[in-house]
Amino acid sequence: MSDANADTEFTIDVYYDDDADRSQIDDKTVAVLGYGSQGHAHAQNLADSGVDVVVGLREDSSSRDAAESDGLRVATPVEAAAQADIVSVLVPDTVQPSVFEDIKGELEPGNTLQFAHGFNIHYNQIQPPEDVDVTMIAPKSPGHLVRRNYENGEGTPGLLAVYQDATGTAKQEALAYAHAIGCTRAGVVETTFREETETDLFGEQAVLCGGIASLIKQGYETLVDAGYSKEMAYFECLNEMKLIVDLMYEGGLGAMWGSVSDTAEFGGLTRGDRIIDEHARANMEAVLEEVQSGEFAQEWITENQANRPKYWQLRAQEENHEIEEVGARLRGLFAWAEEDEETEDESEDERITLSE
Ligand SMILES: NC(=O)C1=CN([C@@H]2O[C@H](COP(=O)(O)OP(=O)(O)OC[C@H]3O[C@@H](n4cnc5c(N)ncnc54)[C@H](OP(=O)(O)O)[C@@H]3O)[C@@H](O)[C@H]2O)C=CC1
Ligand SMILES: CC[C@](O)(C(C)=O)C(=O)O
Ligand SMILES: [Mg+2]
Ligand SMILES: [Mg+2]
Repeated sequence: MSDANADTEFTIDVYYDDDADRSQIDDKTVAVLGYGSQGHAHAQNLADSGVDVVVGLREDSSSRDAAESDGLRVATPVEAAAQADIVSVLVPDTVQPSVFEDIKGELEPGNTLQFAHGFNIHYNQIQPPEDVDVTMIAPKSPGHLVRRNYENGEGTPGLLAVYQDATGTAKQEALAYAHAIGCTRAGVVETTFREETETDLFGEQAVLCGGIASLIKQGYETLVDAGYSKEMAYFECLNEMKLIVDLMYEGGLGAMWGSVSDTAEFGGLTRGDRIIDEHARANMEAVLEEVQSGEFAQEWITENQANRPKYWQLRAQEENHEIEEVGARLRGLFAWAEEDEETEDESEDERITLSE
């Protein structure tokens, strides 16, 4: 274990491969409920690590063929839970409470309920029996990368939390699980169900998914409305985003500022905070408050009870945004991009003369 912030005022515990005791999981059976983004990655990584895995899916599940052709044993969620020491709940957050109601009769004292996100425990949608361990290993990544990294011999950073420790070995078993899915190769940070849930929801709403999608669309629309071509707007505001974020991923903001031109650096440093200004900050604080108070969780639960009317409407609106059509067309053309290099630039001279 390393203390990642030894010279700062707070500390976090980071666990690596050497901190995990695989005997905590090697003779156990893990039921992975769901075979979607996280489920397929956990199930295959656990199996490839030598752990006995059974995948729990509905009789008519569209994921059954995939799990079976990946060489995994498949049963219904109830049958899988009945065989398991550890039940890893990797169906969508919104269906976890009803799946839990189905399988809870199969949990024996000393078994483990394992999650990859704390939503249903934190917001009290699942009330586990007191005699089971309740833990979380949450890879901080989409599931498909959890699998790809494992296959490449690399790891995916993850979070570990213990909500209930009935056996006294909940944390050690969770670390062994993290080892078997490859997370301790990269590092596992200890947190709580509350902190994971609230930071994860805030991050995906305000920054990672919601914030960035709105930033891209507003930038695109600003350029197109000002008369620039849709293709230029797409390249500038969406396509190049990945290249810039890759630099931040590799070396923080400094690597990005160090790689872009001084002109971009000065323009960005003087203009960025005008875009994401104190109003955006106030909106972020309001979004965080909705997460902390449970208002967002209640809205999402109610939305699901009503069969997601707002969700489907917003999803259709997003799919029909012009940037999606432009992007699909341009991505299809990338392979032919070299042909365009010979094209003469016949555009008018539109340079702007600056006053002294
Ligand atoms: N997506 C991600 O990368 C991340 C997800 N998480 C967390 O991981 C958990 C799983 O999320 P995610 O992987 O996105 O889930 P998915 O939406 O990818 O899960 C789909 C799987 O769940 C099955 N499923 C759906 N409904 C039911 C049901 N009623 N009964 C049984 N099986 C069902 C589906 O099978 P079927 O064919 O039967 O519908 C399918 O196999 C969540 O807690 C999420 O917050 C955490 C970190 C990142
Ligand atoms: C960023 C979205 C995420 O939280 C994730 C992949 O970590 C999710 O819920 O899918
Ligand atoms: Mg997340
Ligand atoms: Mg999330």
